[in-house]
Parts: sequence; structure tokens; C-alpha cells
Amino acid sequence: MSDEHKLKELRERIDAIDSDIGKLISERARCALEVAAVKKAATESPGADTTAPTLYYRPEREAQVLRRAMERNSGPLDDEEMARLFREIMSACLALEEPIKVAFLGPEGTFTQQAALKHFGNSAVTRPLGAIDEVFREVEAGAVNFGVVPVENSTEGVINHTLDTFMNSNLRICGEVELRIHHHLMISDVTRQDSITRVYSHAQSLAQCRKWLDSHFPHVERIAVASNAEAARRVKGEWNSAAIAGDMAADLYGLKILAEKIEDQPDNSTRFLIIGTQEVPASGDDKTSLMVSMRNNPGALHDLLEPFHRYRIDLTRVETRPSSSGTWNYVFFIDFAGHVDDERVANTLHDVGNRAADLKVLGSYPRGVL
Ligand SMILES: O=C(O)C(=O)C[C@]1(C(=O)O)C=C[C@@H](O)C=C1
Repeated sequence: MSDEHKLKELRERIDAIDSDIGKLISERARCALEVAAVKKAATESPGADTTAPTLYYRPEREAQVLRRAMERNSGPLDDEEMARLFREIMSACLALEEPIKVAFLGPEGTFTQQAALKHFGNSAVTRPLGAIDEVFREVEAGAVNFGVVPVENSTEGVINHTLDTFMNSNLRICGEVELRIHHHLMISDVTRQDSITRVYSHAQSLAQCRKWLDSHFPHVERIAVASNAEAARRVKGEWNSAAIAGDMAADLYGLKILAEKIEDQPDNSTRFLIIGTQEVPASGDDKTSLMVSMRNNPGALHDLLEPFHRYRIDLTRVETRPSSSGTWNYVFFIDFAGHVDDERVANTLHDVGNRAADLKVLGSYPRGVL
């Protein structure tokens, strides 16, 4: 068989498969619409709390669907790629039920926007806001369904502002998403490559690329700005500057990438939290985040952590922040594996509650899948 003939035959097979996939996606979307009708009827049934909103978005179910897509996968696409395809199908199905609105730490083109789209898919309506506390406020006011904020970076550590904002908020953590962060050095079409005297970026990104800058641009002034996207925007009209930012910002402002992946740690990643008002049922692989205030006694941290050890709970993070109320009191932010509905977790929380001055469960949520 000639190459041309073979190609034609293969494309006919692909056309037939696409037609089947299309029909199946439509069938799936019709099912999602029926699910929406069932959910709506349940909130409107006699005896139901009529002030409670219908919860169309179900993080635990989405995590299960994505995990299953990965488990089922037998290649040649890798598991993450397969899950990403299902992520988009589910995002489109949810948009049919109710278009989901998500606020993120902007402006457009930030890694936080990338994280929001990774988590909710491209059918979500995303809205950029200027500061972390604005994202919290917008969710609290009910103007959007969820917010996305960064919480820790593998190279630079915790984003204190996000943790501190939880001290004065009743919002819950409904999910997490991790993003590999690749920084690039980018310039505009008016930049003179041999005359770069300043480089703009967010302070965290400048820190994440410190060694690379020391060796490639030791004498260039490093200027911290509010976001990577803002850095890219500034470079647009300047002949003597460059920016460090991600792919999205380069695309958005039409910048040229001079050097790719300049982060000092090759596995540089940032974890983002999904904040909302919804309590999320167990998905089968969950994490819980707590905020605990302890009186400033010797051994307070040991007392606090002992129940976790006794009930064999796997801690994934412990952070300390000074409390906003008393000068010498501390607030601990603790993340661990498990859901508040698990018996061992409930027992641990009971014991921790007895020892703490204050204990707040920030949320139980599915461990990030993608
Ligand atoms: O299972 C549901 O509750 C649905 O609404 C369906 C579906 C899906 O497309 O699979 C869509 C949105 C939800 O966030 C979870 C799953």
C-alpha cells in the first residue's frame, strides 16, 4: 500500500473515532444536565433549606473522575495528559449546569490564572483581582463561586499573606492545585539585547532565579513589581529592560523569550488553594488544613503534635505565624492526610481541641490530582 493510501485510511479511521467521541461527549453532557436537574430538585424539595444554594460543582466527584481516568489509562498518552482531557470535558459539562465564576490573584497572565484554569478547566469564567485579600472578599461577598490564591513555593517557602488572611476570614479551603513553575527571561521587540540594565519580576520569582541572574546578568538592576504579568507589561515599551515571567505572560504581551526555564531549582513548583464556602465530602484521598492557636507555654508545639503521632496521621506541612491578637501567641497552620469524616482524624481533632486555645478546621479537600 502506498504511503498516501495508508495515510488516507488512517485519517478515515480517525474521522470515525472522532465521530464516536463526539457522540459520547454529547451523551455525557446530557447526563450532566440531568444531574443538574436532580441537584436542583433536591434543594427545592419540601424540608430542604431553601436558602442553601444548589451545589453544582462537586470537587470530590471531579477528583474521583480524574483519578479514574488516570488509573484506566493504558497509554500511549501519559496519565496526566489523559486526565487533562477529562478535565476539559468535565469543565464544559459543569458550564452547562452552571457557569462557574473564579477570582484569582491577577493580573491576567499570572501563574495563579494558570493554576485556576488547570484546576477548573477552560470553561470556567476567571476574574483577575489585584490582591490576595480582594480575592477573599470577592468570594465572601458571593460575587464569585471560588477564589484561587498561592500558598507556598518549593524554593521560597510559604506565602505569609495568604495564611494571615485566613485569620480574619470564614472561608474554607475546597481544593488545592500544584503548578510546576517555569520562569523565562523575556524581552520586547524594541529591547536592545546588549543594553539590558534592569530586569523586572515579582520578588518571589527574582528569588527563584537568583543564581541564574548572578551568573548571566550580575550587574543588571533587579526590580520587584507586583506580579510577573506586570513585569511583562512594563517591558513592552522599554528598550533597556527584560522581564522574568511565565509562558502565559509572554503570550499575553507578545514578548520574545531570550532564555527558557531559568529557575534555580528544576522542580520549582507552587501550591495554590481553592477557597470557597462549600464543605467538601471525602473523595477517598483527601487532605485537611487546620489553624490552631496555642498558649505560649514551654512544650506547646510538642503538645499540639502529639495526638497526630498517636493516631498515626501523616503531617504534610506545619507553619507558624505570629497571632494578630496577642504579642507572644502563635498560630500554627497544619496540613495532614485524611478527611474530617475519618474516625482517626476526628479523634485527633478532639484531642488537639482540648489542648489548643483555639482550633479552626479550614477545610478537608481532595488531594490535588493534576
Ligand atoms: O457528578 C456530578 O455531580 C456532576 O455534576 C457531573 C460532573 C461531571 O461532568 O462529571 C460535573 C460537575 C461536577 O463538578 C462534577 C461532575
